[in-house]
Amino acid sequence: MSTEDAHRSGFACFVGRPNAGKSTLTNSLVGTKVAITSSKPQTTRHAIRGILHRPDAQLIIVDTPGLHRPRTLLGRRLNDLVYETWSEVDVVGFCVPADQKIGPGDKFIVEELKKVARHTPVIGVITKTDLVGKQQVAAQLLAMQELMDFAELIPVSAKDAFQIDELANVLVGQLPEGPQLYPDGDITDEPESTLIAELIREAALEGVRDELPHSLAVTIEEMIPREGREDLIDVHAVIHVERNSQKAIVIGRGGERLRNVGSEARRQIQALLGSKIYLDLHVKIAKDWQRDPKQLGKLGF
Ligand SMILES: Nc1nc2c(ncn2[C@@H]2O[C@H](COP(=O)(O)OP(=O)(O)OP(=O)(O)O)[C@@H](O)[C@H]2O)c(=O)[nH]1
Repeated sequence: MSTEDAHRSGFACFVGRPNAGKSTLTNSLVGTKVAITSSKPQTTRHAIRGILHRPDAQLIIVDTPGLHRPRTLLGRRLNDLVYETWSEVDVVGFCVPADQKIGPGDKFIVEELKKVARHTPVIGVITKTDLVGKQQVAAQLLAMQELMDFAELIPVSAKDAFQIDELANVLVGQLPEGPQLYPDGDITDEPESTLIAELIREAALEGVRDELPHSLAVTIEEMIPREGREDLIDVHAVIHVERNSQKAIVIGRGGERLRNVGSEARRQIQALLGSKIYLDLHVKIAKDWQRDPKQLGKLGF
């Protein structure tokens, strides 16, 4: 196999100030909406945002922890974890929106990126080009060029799908040769939500296991990052019981027990995800769910 034909695989991350369009760009590259990521890759400790599968390459886009809080960026030095992520990936995409002036937040990131660029290629990505005219895109390209020496500079629009394939090519071009690291198909949040449901079930059974032998199931209804807050994930879960008396046990007097279950489960889930979560817990009666095939299916059994 010649070098050009070789399969490439590796990791990328997008950095940039809040609202630069990083999540939207990731979704657009991956082609499906990735609400939350799941499995942690073997080779890094970072959460996967999405995986771009191509016949010739696999590009794994990972999260950059802590980068979304402006206070972290502007107020203090970047924490070690962020710097580590940037150093561990194969390519970094620095996103700057076309419709906004390059500001102190961007410059702060650039100073850190210059250090990273010594060993990892940094691509300058001008996002949201659909919001401005050609001239402003050109002006932004020039302004970016003055910031630092990017491996490549590329304007894109996730909204118009403008140059998204081109960006994929540019990113893939920076990956080392290597085999497919993950199976085909979209990464779903299945394994992770199963784990989370199990943590909630454990917490709900704590201390009352004998009173609620097997009558308790937990489903995760939704798990999505809070709008505009990449550091917070909303988890909506339902605890299913069979009878009213069981519901009363789970909820406890004045709802106290359920609150404790919630805070214990939340503590564990946060440790699992490495992210802050808001846990919304509801208790529902699914009458005799253990004997009802339709209910069983709905509850994932
Ligand atoms: N017009 C236009 N809007 C976009 C585009 N990409 C993203 N946006 C919008 O810009 C806003 C921010 O996009 P996100 O993808 O959430 O930005 P982000 O960089 O992930 O933001 P943080 O999570 O806060 O760091 C959203 O309202 C998007 O809809 C684009 O290509 N064109």
